[in-house]
Amino acid sequence: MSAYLSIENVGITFKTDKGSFCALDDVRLRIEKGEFISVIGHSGCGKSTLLNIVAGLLQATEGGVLLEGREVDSPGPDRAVVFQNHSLLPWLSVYDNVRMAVDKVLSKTKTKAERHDWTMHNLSLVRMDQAKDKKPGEISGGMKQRVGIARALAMEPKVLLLDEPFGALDALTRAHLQDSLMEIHHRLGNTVIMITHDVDESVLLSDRIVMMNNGPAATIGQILKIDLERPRRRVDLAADPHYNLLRAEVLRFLHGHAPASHAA
Ligand SMILES: Nc1ncnc2c1ncn2[C@@H]1O[C@H](COP(=O)(O)OP(=O)(O)OP(=O)(O)O)[C@@H](O)[C@H]1O
Repeated sequence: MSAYLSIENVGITFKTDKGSFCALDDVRLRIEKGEFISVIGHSGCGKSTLLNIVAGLLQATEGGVLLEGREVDSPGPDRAVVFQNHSLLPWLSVYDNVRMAVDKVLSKTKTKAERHDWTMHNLSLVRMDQAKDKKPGEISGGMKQRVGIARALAMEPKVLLLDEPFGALDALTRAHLQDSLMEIHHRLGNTVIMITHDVDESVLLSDRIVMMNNGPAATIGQILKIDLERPRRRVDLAADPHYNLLRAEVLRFLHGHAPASHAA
């Protein structure tokens, strides 16, 4: 049976000044519609490379990616990406940053008034409707990430690709945004692939955690199913023995795959 999103035997070799470098080898993953997948692994193991292949920003040299049975070979609005360093246009307001994406993707299917309402709806999903007239320079890092997420959601992507979306934020803002993302995922049932370095974040948010071996020729080392009931509340989970068991499993994997310089 074919999966909603299928990463089929993906490998990629980069040409560098020192010769060719195989970053990923034989990565296989089948993702169901509505699944929340986290990808975790040590720095340089190929997480962003994998996400960029799914986004269509990089071309695999082996295998490929299928979304609803169709091969992904270029970027498209069906796969929206949110990067760690919010990529808002500084000269546009919060509203216009989202509206521009809405106009680009939905101008044929929604009227002008509907596109306005849709822009406002997505800004309110991330609680940024009140700040709609501000410029990116006038809002905090966490607020910029919210707008980036609103912009991605507003494109109604089939798959939301998040590359360490909260990596640059302080712990409190990060926790707020994780809660917002969980709530949005619960309400909309998006299919999500999120790269993270944060073990707690991966266990809290995911249906499955994909743990990557170190490169070169990195591949998936282990996949952990997170069978914790939803909705999940971080305060309850902190004392939940099963949560702590899952968390320990991820930590064990990462410790067992620590690069030589990190192994104490
Ligand atoms: N365009 C490129 N040319 C050559 N090598 C590359 C290229 N892009 C990535 N690499 C190499 O591929 C490997 C994987 O890089 P990637 O950025 O995907 O890792 P990552 O797991 O996302 O790292 P981090 O967690 O630090 O962001 C690294 O060794 C990197 O140096």
